[in-house]
Amino acid sequence: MSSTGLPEPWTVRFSKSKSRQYFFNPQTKESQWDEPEGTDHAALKQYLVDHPLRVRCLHLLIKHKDSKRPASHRCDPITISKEEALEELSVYQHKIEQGEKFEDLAKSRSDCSSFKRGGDLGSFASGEMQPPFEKAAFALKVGEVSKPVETASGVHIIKRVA
Ligand SMILES: O=C(CCc1ccccc1)N[C@H](Cc1nc2ccccc2[nH]1)C(=O)O
Repeated sequence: MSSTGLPEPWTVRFSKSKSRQYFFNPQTKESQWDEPEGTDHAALKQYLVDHPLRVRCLHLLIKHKDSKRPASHRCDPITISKEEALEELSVYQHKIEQGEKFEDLAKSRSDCSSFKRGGDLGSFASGEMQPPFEKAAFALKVGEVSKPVETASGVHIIKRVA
């Protein structure tokens, strides 16, 4: 039995088209919706808590002049340096630590189009977001807020909500 609770060599994956998990056997290339015979259900449940297939996050993005798209609903073009963006992000980090609502801060300051929904990106699986963002998001527990994360888009604070 592997740490997944599944009989070797079965793995658990996420089907984006069906928006649900499925099980895949890399040896036989079989895939199925139901848990394979002999699955340790409690171990699989715990594994999925520690290794979520999808997460739902809010984020607050501050772009800078070297961002891949240095434009925003807030101001065009964006001229601040990465250092200035990180400086400003630390102000928001402090506000969040002081209990200000993440959604309100994202609505008022984020340079991502998700600002309209309080920074809500919805749910996403591995492979859908830029690697540094994905790495940070999947390392968060539900309710946790990240330290500053740098991507080609700019600098982010991420809050995992599911
Ligand atoms: O790519 C988008 C849209 C992201 C989004 C996903 C799902 C729902 C709503 C928005 N916006 C970019 C800024 C940006 N870069 C990102 C990189 C990782 C995660 C979120 C990001 N947002 C931009 O506006 O330049």
